[in-house]
Amino acid sequence: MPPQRALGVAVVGTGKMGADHVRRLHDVVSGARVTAVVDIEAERAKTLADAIEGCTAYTEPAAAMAAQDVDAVLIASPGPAHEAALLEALGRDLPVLCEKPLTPDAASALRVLAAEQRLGHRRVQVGFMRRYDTEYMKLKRLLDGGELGRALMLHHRHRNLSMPPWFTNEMLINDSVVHEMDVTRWLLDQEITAVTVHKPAPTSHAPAGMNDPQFVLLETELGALVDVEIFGHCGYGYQVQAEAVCERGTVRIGDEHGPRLSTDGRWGGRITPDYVERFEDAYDREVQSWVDATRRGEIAGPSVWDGYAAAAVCEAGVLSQREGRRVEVELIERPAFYR
Ligand SMILES: NC(=O)C1=CN([C@@H]2O[C@H](COP(=O)(O)OP(=O)(O)OC[C@H]3O[C@@H](n4cnc5c(N)ncnc54)[C@H](O)[C@@H]3O)[C@@H](O)[C@H]2O)C=CC1
Ligand SMILES: O=C1[C@@H](O)[C@H](O)[C@@H](O)[C@H](O)[C@H]1O
Repeated sequence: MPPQRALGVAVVGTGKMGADHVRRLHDVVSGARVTAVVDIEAERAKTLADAIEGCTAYTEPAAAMAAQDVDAVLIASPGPAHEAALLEALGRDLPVLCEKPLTPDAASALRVLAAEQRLGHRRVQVGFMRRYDTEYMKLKRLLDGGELGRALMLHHRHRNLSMPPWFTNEMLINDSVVHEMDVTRWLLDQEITAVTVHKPAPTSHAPAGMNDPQFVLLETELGALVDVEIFGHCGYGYQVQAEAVCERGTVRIGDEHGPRLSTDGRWGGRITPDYVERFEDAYDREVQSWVDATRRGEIAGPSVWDGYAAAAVCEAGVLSQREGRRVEVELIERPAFYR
């Protein structure tokens, strides 16, 4: 692709996240244009394509990726559909930004890892957008700076107003806690070695059969202990918080809720309803950074190795959730390709 040309992006999957990324690529991000949208629901893709000049609607990811005006692919279909789209894009040597999770289990993530290594150069960035959130970036800088000493523990809280009706117990780990699996590895620069999932008595707002909330305990290779509260139906808003407990101090993020208002005998602020609003800046930064790196012929951000490592931790988490015991994480040795 000539460097002066805008990057032609095919967005695969045009549901909640895909449609938001189409808007972002069209209205917010510079250096890119949406040349193709793909959805198995033909009407959904057509409606989006009709609103963008030079954009074509497809129902098959392969057909979009074969188009002359497609230089790169943003995958925002559901997790189980990612592997096929990733392998298709890698087969065509196209750069990819793939929404999390890379894939829902370790075996499929390993197949993607093998395909990228066969290609001989990295092509995939995984959409772990919290790495692009201002507060998480500040926390990372503080931990890396060393003035607080070693991080001993992390406490994560991950609360959703409610979950879509098709959400399952496994998805609470694979689709939600996968973010904490990734930020924990990134913040501490360590692999996670074991997972234990505890299931307190569920809220009456959870659908029958769903254990909600859950409490996930992670152990890391250098002995840090990390807890994650995942609450899918907290009923009052979307809240993501983290606290690092270090040898010489603690750092807490996620308490900022914008302006604090005092009126009518009370004070307080607003809580965002969902991730689209809470992490808007992070998604913008993530997608801009992917477009910029791709136009320079480079790759940045979370790699397929990060996606695989998170998938392996999730797999251990789902087993622990089912069997009610501590499960050790099985990871292959990190290939030199990803160091
Ligand atoms: N980074 C983040 O904070 C978030 C990431 N996500 C991720 O984004 C992805 C999409 O999630 P949502 O937009 O919430 O789902 P959604 O269900 O709203 O949209 C998925 C879309 O993909 C389409 N689709 C299904 N199979 C397909 C295939 N094989 N090829 C093309 N299109 C296909 C569906 O028809 C639907 O329009 C998932 O990987 C999810 O985990 C979702 C929410 C937040
Ligand atoms: O990725 C996301 C969703 O898929 C998931 O359902 C939510 O729990 C997360 O907070 C959000 O960031």
